[in-house]
Amino acid sequence: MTETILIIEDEPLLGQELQRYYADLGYETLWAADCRQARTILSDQENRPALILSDLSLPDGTGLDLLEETRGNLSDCEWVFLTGYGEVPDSVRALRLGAFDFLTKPCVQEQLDMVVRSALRSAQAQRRILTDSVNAGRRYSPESFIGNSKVSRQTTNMLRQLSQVPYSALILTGETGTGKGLATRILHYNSDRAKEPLVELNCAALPKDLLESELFGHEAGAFTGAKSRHRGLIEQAHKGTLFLDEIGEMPLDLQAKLLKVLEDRKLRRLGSEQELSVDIRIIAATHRNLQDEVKNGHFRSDLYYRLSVFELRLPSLRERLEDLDDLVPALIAEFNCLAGKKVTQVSPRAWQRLKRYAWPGNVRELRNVLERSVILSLSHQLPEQWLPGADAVVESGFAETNPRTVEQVEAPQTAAEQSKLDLQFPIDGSMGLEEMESEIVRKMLATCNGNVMEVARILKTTREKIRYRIEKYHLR
Ligand SMILES: Nc1ncnc2c1ncn2[C@@H]1O[C@H](COP(=O)(O)OP(=O)(O)OP(=O)(O)O)[C@@H](O)[C@H]1O
Repeated sequence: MTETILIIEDEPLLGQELQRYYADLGYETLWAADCRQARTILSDQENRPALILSDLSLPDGTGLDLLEETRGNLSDCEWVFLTGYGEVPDSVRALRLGAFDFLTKPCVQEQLDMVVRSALRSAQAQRRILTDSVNAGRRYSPESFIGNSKVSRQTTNMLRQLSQVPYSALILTGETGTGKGLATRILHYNSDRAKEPLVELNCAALPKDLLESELFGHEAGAFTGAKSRHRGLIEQAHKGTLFLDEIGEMPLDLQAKLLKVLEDRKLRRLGSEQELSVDIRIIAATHRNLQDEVKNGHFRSDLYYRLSVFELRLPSLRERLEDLDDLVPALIAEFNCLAGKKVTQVSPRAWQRLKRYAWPGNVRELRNVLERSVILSLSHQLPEQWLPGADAVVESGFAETNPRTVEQVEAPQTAAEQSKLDLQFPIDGSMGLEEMESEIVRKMLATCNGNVMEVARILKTTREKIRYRIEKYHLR
């Protein structure tokens, strides 16, 4: 999609030159010579600019007043000020009002181009978040947490109640696949913040430095590679909700920085002197017991108490196997629709297998099993061969996972290491991808006598990635 840039500039030569320049680069461009014309253009809902490149002093007002007046309606648009009269108080006010950047004329074309590109990227990201919000808002009512067991009804009631109250933070606990992400969406899209962004970050997915700049944002030049300004996820979640998945994996020093943001409601991007006000609700999820993590020093107690205004535990599927009565038909209907299938019958034997399995991967695992079964179905009957095997079923309904099938993972042979690593993983849902990865790195380190360089070479990755995994999985 071609992005639109609005240029607000009272100097006709410069205005037209900028318009021509960005039109040649492939953007839609609009030009307003004063605030009045700019207001007319901005009131057109059909042709909303993604970027406004504005002079500060205009014949009938200032660009800053225009920004203040319109910013409520233009949350997916970035402002860059380009002024010959730039003074510190103006730039401070511009940034406080949420402008993306403030450049003083004359400014080098490459610098302007770089700022324009990053501002457009930022506007696109915000637009995506807002579009997702509108679509998702229709889907996530408290009832989308399916299940009629006592414990599920309690959970749905709790989600309904929490959606009505203005809390600042909440912790969701529960095993993988129990619906912590789903609960977050329900909480956000049924709250008074529903029209604002829901921004998600998995704290286990990024190495520390990247996590810090993703969360807090950075200024151009804040570190090697920081070419231009970047709004962090905390800033992007302003007025909305920030979902921090796997919060237990966040390094301790970032925990301290996050706590400061929560307490002061102020944020400083990396490399910036400027503090920005932020208003966010945090929903933090973890599969760990955070109280234990606090006791053993892996999680800051002050952050734990700040976040645990409410704590909601999502039950495992094996605690509520009767929910299969509702979950299975709902999921089969969903996959019928997606795959154009017509599965309408589940045989008593298939039900028995579904109900006697322990579901270590919870609803996510159930979804995967049913998706596979529906896609591969050849009749109205749910096929049985892809349902959990009898040997992974225990009478009590609790896991005692005998590997159903095993997959052989071989490390490549090298001159340094002639012996094959004999790694076998159960693929019955009892072992997650992360555990497998941790096991591979642990065994490789043992085989290579702790030589990280050698491990990285054999696994065709970088030393940093191996070091990151050593930290992440506590493999020292
Ligand atoms: N009660 C439920 N009703 C309907 N769908 C559910 C329910 N619980 C979970 N799901 C679905 O199962 C899948 C996994 O859930 P989700 O990603 O929310 O789990 P999670 O607890 O956040 O997992 P992880 O800790 O691994 O991130 C999603 O597609 C979610 O919509």
